[in-house]
Amino acid sequence: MSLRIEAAHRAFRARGRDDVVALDGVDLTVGEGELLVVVGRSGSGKTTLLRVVAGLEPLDSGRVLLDGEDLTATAPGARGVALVFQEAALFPHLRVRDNIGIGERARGADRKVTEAAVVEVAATLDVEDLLDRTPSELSGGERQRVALARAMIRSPRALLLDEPLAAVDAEQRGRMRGVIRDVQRRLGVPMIHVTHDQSEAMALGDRVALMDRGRVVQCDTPDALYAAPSHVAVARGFGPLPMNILPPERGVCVGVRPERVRLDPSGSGPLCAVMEREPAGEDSLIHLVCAPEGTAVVARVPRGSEPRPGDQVRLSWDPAHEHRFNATTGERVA
Ligand SMILES: Nc1ncnc2c1ncn2[C@@H]1O[C@H](COP(=O)(O)OP(=O)(O)OP(=O)(O)O)[C@@H](O)[C@H]1O
Repeated sequence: MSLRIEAAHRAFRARGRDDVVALDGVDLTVGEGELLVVVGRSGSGKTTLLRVVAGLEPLDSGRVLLDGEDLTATAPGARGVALVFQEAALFPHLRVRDNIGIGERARGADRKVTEAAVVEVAATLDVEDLLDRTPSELSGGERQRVALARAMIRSPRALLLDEPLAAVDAEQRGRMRGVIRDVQRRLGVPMIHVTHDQSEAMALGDRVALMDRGRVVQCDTPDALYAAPSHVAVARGFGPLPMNILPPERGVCVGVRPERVRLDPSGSGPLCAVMEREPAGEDSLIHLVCAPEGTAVVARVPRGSEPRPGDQVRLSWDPAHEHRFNATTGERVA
C-alpha cells in the first residue's frame, strides 16, 4: 500500500491581501511501511499537507492516491487515514479505554470485541495500566500513546502525525520515538510525521522531505540531506544546527557547517569578531560576526579551546567540507 500526493495545490484566499499558497505543486510518494518525516519553517505548508491527505482540507488541484485509489473526492471518514495531532485531542470526560474504543463503538462494533481490541492495542502502546484513568490524570507522553492507540485500533491505511511529541518532555521523547517505530513496524502502512525537532527527523525518518513556501525542496534519506543539501533552504533548515552561509563571491555562496569551522587568531580567512559563547555540553557554540558584511556565523568548538567575546579571529575550513550554492537560485552547484 503506498500513498501518493500528486501536483497538490492549495491556496487560501484572503480579502484585501494576496492569496497564501500553502501547497504549490507538491509531489510525494510514501511507500508501504515507510515513515516520511516532513520538516520546514513555520508556515511552509506541513500541516496543510497532512490535512489534505486526511481530507480535512480540499485541494484546488492535484490528487491524493492510496494504493492506486483516488481519494481526492472521498470524505475524511471514508479514507481510512488516521491523523494524530500535537495536542492529543482526547475526550476529557471519558476514561482511556473509552477514548481508545470510541471510534469502534461509533462504527457499531460489538462491546466485547471492542474491549478485547482496546486491551490488545493498549498493551502494544504500554498504556494497559492506564485504561481506567481520565486524560487529566495522564502525562503528555501518556496522552500521546493513548492518541496513537486510538489511531491504531482503526487499522488505518495511512497514519499521519502532526508534531506528536512537541508537548512531551525530552526524557519521554526518546522513549516515544521507540513507540512510533514500533507502531510503524506493526501497522506497515505509509506514515507521514511532521516535526520541528531536527534530531527526531534524523532519528525517525526513512526519508525526510524539507518544505519551503509550499514546495518540497528535497526529499531523500536523512544522511543524503545532511551530506549534500540540494538547496540553501535545506542547508539552513535541516541538521542539528543551520549551516553557515557566507556572502556571495562571483555568484556563489559557500556553506560550512558549524562543526567544520575552525577559528584561528591568524590566517587568511574572513575576519570575525566573537560575540558570545553558548554552552553545548562537551562543546561550545561561538557566535561570530564577520567583517565587512556583518554576516552571522556559528562555530562549534571543543570546550576549553574557545576564544573570548570581543576577540578577533579568522575563519578557516577544509575545502572538502564546503558546500557551494548559486547565490541567485539557491541551488547546489558542483
Ligand atoms: N485556514 C487557513 N486560512 C488562511 N490561511 C491559512 C489557513 N491554514 C493555513 N494557512 C496559511 O497557509 C500557510 C501554510 O500553513 P501550514 O499550517 O500548513 O504551515 P506549517 O508548515 O504547518 O506551519 P507550522 O510549522 O507553524 O505549523 C501559512 O502561511 C498559513 O498562514
